[in-house]
Amino acid sequence: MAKQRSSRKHRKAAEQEVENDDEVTVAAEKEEDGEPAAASHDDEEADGAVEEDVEREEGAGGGEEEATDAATGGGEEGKEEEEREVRFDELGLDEQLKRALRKKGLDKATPIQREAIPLILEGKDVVAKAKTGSGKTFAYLLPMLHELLKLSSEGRIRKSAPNAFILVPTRELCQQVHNEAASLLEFCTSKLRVVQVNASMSDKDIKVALSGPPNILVTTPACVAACISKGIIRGSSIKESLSMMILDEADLLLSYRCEDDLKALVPHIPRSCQSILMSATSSADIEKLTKLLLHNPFILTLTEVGHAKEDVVPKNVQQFWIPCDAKDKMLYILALLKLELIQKKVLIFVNSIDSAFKLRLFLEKFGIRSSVLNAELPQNSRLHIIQAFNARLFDYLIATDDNKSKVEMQANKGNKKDSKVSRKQLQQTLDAEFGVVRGIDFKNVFTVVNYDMPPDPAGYVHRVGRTGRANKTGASISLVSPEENDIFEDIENMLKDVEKGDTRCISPFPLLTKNAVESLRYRAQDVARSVTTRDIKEARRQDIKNEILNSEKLKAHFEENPRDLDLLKHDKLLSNKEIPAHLRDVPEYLIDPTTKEASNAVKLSRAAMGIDKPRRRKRMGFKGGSGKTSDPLKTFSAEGKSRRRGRNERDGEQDRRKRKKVEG
Ligand SMILES: Nc1ncnc2c1ncn2[C@@H]1O[C@H](COP(=O)(O)OP(=O)(O)OP(=O)(O)O)[C@@H](O)[C@H]1O
Repeated sequence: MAKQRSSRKHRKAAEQEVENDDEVTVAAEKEEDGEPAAASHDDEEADGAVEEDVEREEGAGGGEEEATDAATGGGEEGKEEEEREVRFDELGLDEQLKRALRKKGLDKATPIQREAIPLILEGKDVVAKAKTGSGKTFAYLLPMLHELLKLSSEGRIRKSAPNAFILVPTRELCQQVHNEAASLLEFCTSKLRVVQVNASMSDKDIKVALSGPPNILVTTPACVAACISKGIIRGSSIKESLSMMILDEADLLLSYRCEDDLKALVPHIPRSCQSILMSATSSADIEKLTKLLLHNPFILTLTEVGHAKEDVVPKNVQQFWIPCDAKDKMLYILALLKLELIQKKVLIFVNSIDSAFKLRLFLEKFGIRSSVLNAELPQNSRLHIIQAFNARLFDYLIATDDNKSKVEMQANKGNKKDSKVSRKQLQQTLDAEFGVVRGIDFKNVFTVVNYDMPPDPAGYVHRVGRTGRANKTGASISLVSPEENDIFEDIENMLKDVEKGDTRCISPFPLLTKNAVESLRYRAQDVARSVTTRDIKEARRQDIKNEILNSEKLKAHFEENPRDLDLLKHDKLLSNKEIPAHLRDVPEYLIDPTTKEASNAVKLSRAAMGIDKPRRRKRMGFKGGSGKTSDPLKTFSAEGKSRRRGRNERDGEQDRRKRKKVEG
């Protein structure tokens, strides 16, 4: 497949040779158009090209296989090579980048990096699909920087507009990708400049950022479209300068209503521009975008590289579920956190901002501090909350999903007329470019809790993908109410389909007994009742107020002191009432011996993994190094040692059947 394609670099060279001669350029393009594999933004032609790829992907052996064979030389030899670990040094990258990677302590390429980097270096358009946390950012940043460093050393950088666009769906991602690129360039002697601009910036600030212009622009499709329509970036300059365009988290771009913005950009993209599309999940949107923006691309799917069965959710993430009534969810989460049955740091997903604050207030009454991340907060605060959580200044973060589904869900309620009003109102209060789940590289999150189930299986994959990043260990726990049974089944079916297995991928959570839950029921119910709608409204208002006040202070402060994290305590108490001792500490008599054992096992494993502070490790009897101990989630059974996993799974199944019957 790869061999059939004309290399973009050759076309680029040809274009450069004829660029001053319009007549010849037109002739050259016409000639190209006649080629079977020619690039074109014309829909019909693009359709044909993509269909060819899809067919190949679906044909015997699948496109992934072909993609991998082409990348590695093909056949059995190729497969052996796929399994070999590849060091960055072997990928033909610029010396400056190799040095930067060494300084960052990165040595071996991840599978997506190993496969995508050579293809991108060859100048091909690539659609790459690989699971969350698999290192997709460096998979495109490294070859992109390599190419720009090369152009720069040869004095061929064009300076009327940025040479590369990286388009991402959210502002949080703009910042994150910008930081990743800047951290690599920091170690390069050639001075390439990367900037990020987003819709929250004033036109003046955007103009200042884009003056020069920078070599790489990280932004959202909406922002780049606005820059073009306002004349901040001229379309003709893009045509002259742009040599690479990346669409990261491409599976999400269209759901952030970026289609029109991307369409507005298409006419300005030069034919020679190499385009790369990265995504964690497959969807019809990916195909749509591919047709819109890419030229006869190479499809690289890393879920099945080399025939190896690999999971859409990283293998290193253990997935669990707990069946419970919707009204008992606060009780269950209290039991998990208060009885220390799950490892910190914990990211808890809820489906609405009110639920997030209700949960925060509820947990706060038991002395468990958390912070809420949501679309209402100013952008600075959101960035700082993520930064503080990553720096382990607090352990529990409650996050609302991306606002799209919320806007949709809430706007669809009620009649049509009302829905228009509420959609407008919602969009005024919520930041349309907010997306906490998708693509954010939360550092060292051990447990992801689905307090509310996500609206669809792709949402589940993205949420759970916030743990187990870069091959670290992680766990996810989904609290599933009977009303959420259908979506839970959809998720399980999707996991089974993708992984082509028959076994269930999500096991019942083994460490929480009914006794443990019941021991906290009355306290939990009392406290839950005491959190009123008014409290929630007030807490929400107070939080925004605090964050807005902080936001400007934080911005100024961090410009001067980028490493100072003291101001970032986002888990401050919302209520000023003292927490009663009987709620802060669970009395010993309430904790049954099995739960105590489970909790100790979790603590022990935490200490052994080196997650705890040194003093605690010492207190628990560990000396130096990060020792290893067996994982309580694998070895412990709340029901006794002899009846472990099988029993639990059976119970889960029975439980579910029972509930189905009740529903039926
Ligand atoms: N070769 C490598 N070796 C070790 N760690 C790596 C390597 N490449 C990337 N990482 C780290 O892995 C983590 C996840 O990378 P990244 O954010 O690029 O994943 P992703 O595939 O884009 O995930 P998502 O789909 O969720 O956005 C980051 O913390 C990154 O620094």
